Amino acid sequence: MYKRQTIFSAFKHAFNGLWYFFLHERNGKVQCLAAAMAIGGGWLLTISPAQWICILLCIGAVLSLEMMNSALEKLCDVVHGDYHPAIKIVKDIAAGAVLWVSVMSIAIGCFIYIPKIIVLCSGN
Ligand SMILES: Nc1ncnc2c1ncn2[C@@H]1O[C@H](COP(=O)(O)OP(=O)(O)OP(=O)(O)O)[C@@H](O)[C@H]1O
Repeated sequence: MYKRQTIFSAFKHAFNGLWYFFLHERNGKVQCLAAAMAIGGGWLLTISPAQWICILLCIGAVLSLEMMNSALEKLCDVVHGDYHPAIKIVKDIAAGAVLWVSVMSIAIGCFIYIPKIIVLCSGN
């Protein structure tokens, strides 16, 4: 039987998951780069604390949903390696969730960064 884990091993397993995601998943690398760009942009454009909270929440939401999507894909591949219409629906909905939160995050990013860029370009 599986032994109940300690707090320490729970963290270790969670960090293993993070490490695997950023190292082996293509989308993990792409979204990590996007997150770094958003943080760099926020720093360069000196966004307000409230705007930082919005940006960090968006980064957190996109990355964690993408992790759940990757985990679900792996599980689906183990449960049913061949084509199955139900697997298609599960994978498509999970991918749709990532797309949805990504589009919302891009919209929030535009609301925050574009006015700052306009002010910067107009020299005020
Ligand atoms: N076993 C399956 N049965 C039915 N459709 C599948 C199956 N595996 C994948 N698909 C279809 O192919 C799409 C891509 O699935 P795949 O597992 O290759 O994800 P992926 O390309 O690695 O996605 P991501 O870019 O999010 O990592 C799914 O959204 C689904 O429509």
